[in-house]
Amino acid sequence: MASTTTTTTNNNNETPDAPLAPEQLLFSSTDSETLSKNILMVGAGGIGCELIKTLALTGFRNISIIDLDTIDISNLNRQFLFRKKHVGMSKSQVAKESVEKFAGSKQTGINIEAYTGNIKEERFGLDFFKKFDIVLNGLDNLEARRHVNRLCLSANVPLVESGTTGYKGQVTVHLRGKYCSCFECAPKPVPKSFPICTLRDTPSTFVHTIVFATDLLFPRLFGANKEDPSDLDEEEARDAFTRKENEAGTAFAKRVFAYVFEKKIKDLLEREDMWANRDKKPEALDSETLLKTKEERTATTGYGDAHKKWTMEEASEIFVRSAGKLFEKGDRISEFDKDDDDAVAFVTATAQLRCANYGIEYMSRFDAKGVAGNIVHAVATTNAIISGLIVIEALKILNAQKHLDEKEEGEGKNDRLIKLANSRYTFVGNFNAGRQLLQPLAPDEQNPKCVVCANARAELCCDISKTTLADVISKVLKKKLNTNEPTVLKGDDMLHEEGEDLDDDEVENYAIIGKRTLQDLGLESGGILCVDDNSQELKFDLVVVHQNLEEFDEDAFPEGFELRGETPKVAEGAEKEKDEDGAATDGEASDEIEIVEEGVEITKAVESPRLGKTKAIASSPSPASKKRKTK
Ligand SMILES: Nc1ncnc2c1ncn2[C@@H]1O[C@H](COP(=O)(O)OP(=O)(O)OP(=O)(O)O)[C@@H](O)[C@H]1O
Ligand SMILES: [Zn+2]
Repeated sequence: MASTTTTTTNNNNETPDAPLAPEQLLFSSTDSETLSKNILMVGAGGIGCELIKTLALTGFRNISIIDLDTIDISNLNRQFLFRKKHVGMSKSQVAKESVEKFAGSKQTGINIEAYTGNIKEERFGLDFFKKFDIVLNGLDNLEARRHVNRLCLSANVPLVESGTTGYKGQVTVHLRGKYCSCFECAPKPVPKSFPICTLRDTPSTFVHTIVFATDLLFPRLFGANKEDPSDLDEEEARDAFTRKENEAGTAFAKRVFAYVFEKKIKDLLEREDMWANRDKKPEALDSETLLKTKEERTATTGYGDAHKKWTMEEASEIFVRSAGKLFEKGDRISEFDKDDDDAVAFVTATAQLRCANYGIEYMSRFDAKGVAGNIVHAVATTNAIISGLIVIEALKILNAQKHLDEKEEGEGKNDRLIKLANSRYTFVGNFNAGRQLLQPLAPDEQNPKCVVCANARAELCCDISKTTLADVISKVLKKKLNTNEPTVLKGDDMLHEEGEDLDDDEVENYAIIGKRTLQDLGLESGGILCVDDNSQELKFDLVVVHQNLEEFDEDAFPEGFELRGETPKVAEGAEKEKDEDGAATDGEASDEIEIVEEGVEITKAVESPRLGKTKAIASSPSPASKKRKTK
């Protein structure tokens, strides 16, 4: 195995050209041509701040930086370009101004273009990407990474991708061609899945009680879609979870308390069969006593020392008080936010009270926040190392590009570029081979079955008599294949389009078509849907293969379909050998926690590498999957 990033030769693949020598690949400060190349940076967070600084100090002069976010107080410990006075301001704009101060725009002629916006916006489409010589990602979510990958492939611009998780991280290079995988050539790990019945009725770990709080109870009481049917709405529960007219928030919270921690547990205890084969039964809390205690207490304001565990009385009082505050926030809340103290207090209290019900050891508010927010604490040094490696890979590509430009155009050019540049996928801090800090590996080759870069077909195996077009669009095209605004055709028939240009009639018409099953739409097993996403310049065929819903193995395919096109799907068993200790997979593993239908076992637990932004999806089973027998 190679020992350093810059001095290794490529042993794994046949070499069309010998790599350039290190001195040709790395920068020389006099090389004005390389340093004047156009660089696009996506993300001005932990990695982005380090990266723009390193680029500027290396001497790069034309940098564009995009970030959608504003500066939060929690960013200041590591995003060193930001100060307290910048809280609430645009990350990309402040990053630009801070760098200009020390890189001195007048002396060096540095030109930083800052954009505040989502990289998925139309203004950052193909023409925008084509303006750049290289794109460098410092993102924190899979969706944006996939989108950038697709635009880089379409624009034929090299992409340097990165991610960190605590002390671990990785930098990879992507370019269309045989000798280099795109970001989506390798499937990404599956989200963590929990069965609804475990969360609702039989939790056995602290994580179960937290996910119950963040993904079931929180959205039911405070979420943007709280009126929608919820997995908590069994029989009399709907009343318990519905606020009466003119009912005070805290009074409603007390009713919820009495239902969730006492009444519901008593009901469950009556189901003898449920507990016959279990070690222990749950215990109902005495809500009257616990809530009365609150009234005798003097009014409290904060939530106390985050590291100290609450007593049961404290947890009960905080459950009611934090819920009251969240009700006051009303529509300003859409989902659980780990940076909202009231939300974290509510979730911690709920988890603790559930732990008391089920005899599970509970944790402090600090620890509960870590679990609920899926937080792996960021390490500034790792971000700095990763940013340095990104710049090294970028320099290698840009310098090799120059040598190549003189030689040839056309097919095979990208393969030669990757070889000449001696590009590396570098893994930091995984220590699984000889305890080296850096593990540089030859890039993976293109996956010939990749739907995104190898023009392969995706295959959807599903029950065509039960799967609607809307299911295909939301669960397959958007969720699994990450399309943005897909257009779907069957032969010459347009089945679906979206975007702002559509008029109301068209939207209504497509909604009606969406409700029809694939069979109703005239599709047979082996039939093809053509999918086109202009916003990503992505086009592929989706071959539909029929299988009766009952024949699907529920454990393996809880959603009732199988997507066989190799690449962009979120597949199981995705970790590659070099990622065997869990984190630092290609980019970032999914942060999402997914709740699956009752009776489905946990499919796989993939620890999320990083960095906050946990977005938990409480997916209601589709009408079709609801019909299936559960265990
Ligand atoms: N679609 C997107 N378009 C533009 N910028 C994005 C997009 N998605 C994420 N980002 C930005 O990428 C950056 C990632 O940085 P980082 O992982 O350090 O996250 P953070 O939000 O700053 O910190 P944390 O999540 O740890 O609180 C963030 O600043 C985020 O706003
Ligand atoms: Zn690919």
